[in-house]
Amino acid sequence: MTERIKIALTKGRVEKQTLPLLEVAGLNVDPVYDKQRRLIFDLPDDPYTIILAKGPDVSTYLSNGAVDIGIVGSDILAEQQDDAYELLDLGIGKCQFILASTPDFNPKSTKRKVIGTKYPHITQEYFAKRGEDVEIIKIEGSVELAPLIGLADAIVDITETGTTLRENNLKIFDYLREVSTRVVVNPMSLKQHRNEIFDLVDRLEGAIKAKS
Ligand SMILES: Nc1ncnc2c1ncn2[C@@H]1O[C@H](COP(=O)(O)OP(=O)(O)OP(=O)(O)O)[C@@H](O)[C@H]1O
Ligand SMILES: O=P(O)(O)OC[C@H]1O[C@H](OP(=O)(O)OP(=O)(O)O)[C@H](O)[C@@H]1O
Repeated sequence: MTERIKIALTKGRVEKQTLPLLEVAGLNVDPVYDKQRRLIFDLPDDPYTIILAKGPDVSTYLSNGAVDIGIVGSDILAEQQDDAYELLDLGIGKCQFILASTPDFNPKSTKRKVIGTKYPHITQEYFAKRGEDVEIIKIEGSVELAPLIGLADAIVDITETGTTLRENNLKIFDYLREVSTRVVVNPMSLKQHRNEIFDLVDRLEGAIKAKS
């Protein structure tokens, strides 16, 4: 029997947008749709096993060789400084990194700024490029709260529709970089399972074309 290829798929938003693409690629992902609280799914008609995990863990499983393929946001790959080999940009989960704050924030102020973010590395890199030393406070979610409740002068976060910023009266002061969902592979797996992995990539490329 062929060995199964393990695919770590980021659960939540990425999972919701990736499953339809996998279906168009011809994979039977019904078991994942019917998941309830299960986390591991052997696909019935193909040699792939889907594993649902949090984004930062997808990266960890991949770099430790626990899975062969990861489907994860480029925000997470950049934050973890992950050098996993990227095979494909799925063109979904699109959003942007921004610097935002209340309208009275002065980005040119020379006072040492306090920045709230889920992405300390990206934030550090951004300000370092501008020659600015800032204090970074790591926040786990609802990052928009930080400047509103006086925890930080500004935030570095991702935005898609802009609704969260707008509804909380926050303004964008700069755009850092674009984000989308990527298919990444463990280089060792690519050597061992080249055919199965490239077959999946070809099918996904076809699905992306069919959807556009
Ligand atoms: N507003 C957004 N629009 C589009 N893509 C997003 C947005 N927020 C996050 N993403 C992408 O989806 C990935 C997973 O985000 P998601 O919100 O599902 O998980 P999360 O941030 O860990 O939230 P939670 O803790 O609620 O599970 C992110 O790493 C990013 O690539
Ligand atoms: O521009 P929008 O379309 O409004 O999307 C932006 C929001 O989406 C993400 O949060 P998420 O929903 O992942 O929740 P979180 O705050 O718990 O991370 C991000 O951190 C913003 O808060």
